[in-house]
Amino acid sequence: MIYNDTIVALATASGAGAVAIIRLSGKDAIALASANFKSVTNNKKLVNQKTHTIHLGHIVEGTRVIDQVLVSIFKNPNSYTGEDVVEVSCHGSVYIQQEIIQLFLRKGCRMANPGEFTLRAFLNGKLDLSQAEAVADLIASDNEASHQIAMQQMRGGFSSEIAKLREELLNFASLIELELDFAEEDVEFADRTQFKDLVERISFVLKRLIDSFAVGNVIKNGIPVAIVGEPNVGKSTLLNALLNEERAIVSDIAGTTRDTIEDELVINGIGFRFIDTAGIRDTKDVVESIGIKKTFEKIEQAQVVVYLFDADVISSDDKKSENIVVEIEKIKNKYPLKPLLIIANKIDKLTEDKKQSLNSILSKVEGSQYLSISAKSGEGVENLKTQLLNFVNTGALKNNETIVTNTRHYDSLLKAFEEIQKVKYGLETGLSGDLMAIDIRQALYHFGEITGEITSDDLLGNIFANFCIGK
Ligand SMILES: Nc1nc2c(c(=O)[nH]1)N(C=O)[C@@H](CNc1ccc(C(=O)N[C@@H](CCC(=O)O)C(=O)O)cc1)CN2
Ligand SMILES: Nc1nc2c(ncn2[C@@H]2O[C@H](COP(=O)(O)OP(=O)(O)OP(=O)(O)O)[C@@H](O)[C@H]2O)c(=O)[nH]1
Ligand SMILES: [Mg+2]
Repeated sequence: MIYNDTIVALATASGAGAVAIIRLSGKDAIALASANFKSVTNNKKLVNQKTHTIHLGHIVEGTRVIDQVLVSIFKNPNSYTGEDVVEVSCHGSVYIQQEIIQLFLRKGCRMANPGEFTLRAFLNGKLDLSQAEAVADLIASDNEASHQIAMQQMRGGFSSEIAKLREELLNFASLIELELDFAEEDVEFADRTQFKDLVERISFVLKRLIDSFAVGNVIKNGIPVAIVGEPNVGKSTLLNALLNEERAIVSDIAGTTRDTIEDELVINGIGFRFIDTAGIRDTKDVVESIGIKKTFEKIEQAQVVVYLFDADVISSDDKKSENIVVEIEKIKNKYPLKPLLIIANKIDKLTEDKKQSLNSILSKVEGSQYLSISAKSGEGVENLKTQLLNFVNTGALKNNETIVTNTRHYDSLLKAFEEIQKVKYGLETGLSGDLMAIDIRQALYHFGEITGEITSDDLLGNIFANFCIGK
């Protein structure tokens, strides 16, 4: 054990609840709890109880009884942190929570820093770094997809994949370095064909992990979808229909939405972040033009752009119908790589012949997906949700593959990939063993950064500072 002190913190959410858990970890945890606990069933001290047992009794200070509680004991190394751990489940009043924490602070505990329990678990080898980071992701997960990714990472799927590659690579590094000791004799301990295969395999896995970040990142933060179009076409009405609440102000005055409005919605376990924007038009209004400028920024940031137009207006006016085709082409040219979904809104207003002319207009917009909806009645909105899901590449998610969501991991993977490419090139060009060994060691270093074999106090400080207190 690295630490001499015993830490204490509330492990449950702050505020009143039915029950609250106060957690102690460190070498005096059991002794401190024992000295302030009276069992209801016997006189046995907590220090004499077995690990992973629960005891009903009272937390006392001298003759004063603070609360009736359940106390759980975990003896090192068999606990979450790997240290002696005690959990006190008390009645969930904020006053009781505070009294018990204060008591243990007076008796010599120290208030835990954010993430310190998990930091200790990491330092005691209970979790590797990427698993510890997954604990934070798990707590933050609010939909099926982000939950699944965090669980997978916490179980160690990602770590073991990286650790396995690292070990194989380490093996070869040792062999190549051994050759250097026998430089005069011109021997090859490391079979170059086998090594080439390994490097290929590592490249392939790294590439897949790196690519997965695009999916992972949007899943973690919600996939941003910008709803854009001219004023009054029904963008805000659509946002409200999607969210099923009156989130944005709707009116028949063009230019109602001036600032962007964002809200999240989970569709089939995937989080989306919908962004309602100010309608695009030429305007002299200063505030409105700022809003329109922001609309274009939001399009840049969006993963999917939903372009809305008023089907009723378009199908009743030839000039306007030509115009809309031009507008859509403009957006397409400006953002050629953005997935674009074109939507004809207000179809509840269309007569049969207008529906006909709408179809002929839409057929002029090439290579785009389009849908017809009524944001007001809700017709076609479910279909729109299905289309949005199709835009997201959820293949990796369904196949239970490892998905990288953490920027730190992504950075290390990119650097490892770069080094592996150098090794690959070295093998192809017959680079000398000593130079190749340097590149391999660099790649190993970046692998080690992910799982935490290689860390610094700064890095650990940064990672765990973002945890909540008590975790
Ligand atoms: N009350 C409570 N609930 C909790 C936690 C906790 O610490 N306390 N957890 C966390 O915050 C999670 C569970 N994580 C845990 C992980 C390991 C051990 C543990 O005692 N491990 C030992 C013994 C395993 C065994 O039973 O054999 C070990 O690893 O050696 C406990 C909790 C979620 N729920
Ligand atoms: N009949 C019908 N009216 C709609 C539909 N969608 C929106 N409207 C009406 O169109 C008008 C404009 O709707 P908004 O949602 O405010 O339009 P917007 O695109 O957000 O407009 P700006 O914020 O000004 O850019 C309102 O009077 C809505 O009630 C629809 O599907 N059918
Ligand atoms: Mg609006």
